[in-house]
Amino acid sequence: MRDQTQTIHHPAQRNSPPIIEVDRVNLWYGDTHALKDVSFDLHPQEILAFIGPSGCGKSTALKCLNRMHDDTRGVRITGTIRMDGADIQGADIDPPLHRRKFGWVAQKPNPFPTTVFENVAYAARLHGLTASKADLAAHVEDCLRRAMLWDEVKDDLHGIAGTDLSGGQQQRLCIARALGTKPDVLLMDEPTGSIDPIATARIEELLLTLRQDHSVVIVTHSMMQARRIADRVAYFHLGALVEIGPTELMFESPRDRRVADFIAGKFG
Ligand SMILES: Nc1ncnc2c1ncn2[C@@H]1O[C@H](COP(=O)(O)OP(=O)(O)OP(=O)(O)O)[C@@H](O)[C@H]1O
Repeated sequence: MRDQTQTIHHPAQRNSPPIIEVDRVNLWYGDTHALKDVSFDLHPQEILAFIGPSGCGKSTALKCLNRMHDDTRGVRITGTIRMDGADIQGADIDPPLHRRKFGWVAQKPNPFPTTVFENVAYAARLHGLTASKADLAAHVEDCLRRAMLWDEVKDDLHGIAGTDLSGGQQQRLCIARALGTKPDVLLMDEPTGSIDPIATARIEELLLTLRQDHSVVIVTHSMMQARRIADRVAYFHLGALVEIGPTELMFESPRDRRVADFIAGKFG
């Protein structure tokens, strides 16, 4: 259970301007109306959790933020998403540059079949984010430290393959890799959905630390997880964002009956 101090000092309650504003977004996959008039904002240094029954649009909403739907055939989107005040669909936005502001972490750890060092160095090298070999090494170390993996891999960075690590370590490696582009926002689609409880606890601890420098949007099926780590929770139902609010409020006194029933485990 989070302490009072954390709740009181939550940044979204301090009127910090949002980094992302989503305004009446609708999305169709062909004839499937997957998002219906979805609006929410995301603040710096907050963890926002998306919860709701299967197929209600959580992953779809997550992918809108970094324009991951750009290459999916048959997708149509209306509404506006602004990041730092600029329309992310605007003519002046370079999609690859926009995407680089986000780190993506999937449910199943998916390290590259190469060394731990190369997994993390890849993006920085690709985008020329570091000036020298020493810079790159320092950047890789920083990402691995921030992903709480450094101590476990530092002795064999160039030997051990990412795919040889344990499941929990692989997921922390994927988080380190996601930090590689120096993103503002981390998007996580059930990041602990396929790892054990101890590894999950480490990742939750890690997310609470990363929140100091990043906004995090996490899709989770675990109500306990949302309660433990999220500053705010958004509840989706059949493509609509039904209710969003501070975590304690959402769990203790939701306004919408569907949220109360879902949290109580009556469906889902
Ligand atoms: N690429 C796609 N093409 C067609 N329909 C899709 C596609 N991706 C998702 N959908 C449909 O859009 C709706 C929302 O799916 P989405 O994956 O966003 O839900 P979700 O809440 O994340 O579900 P889950 O909790 O099961 O992961 C569902 O009806 C799904 O079948």
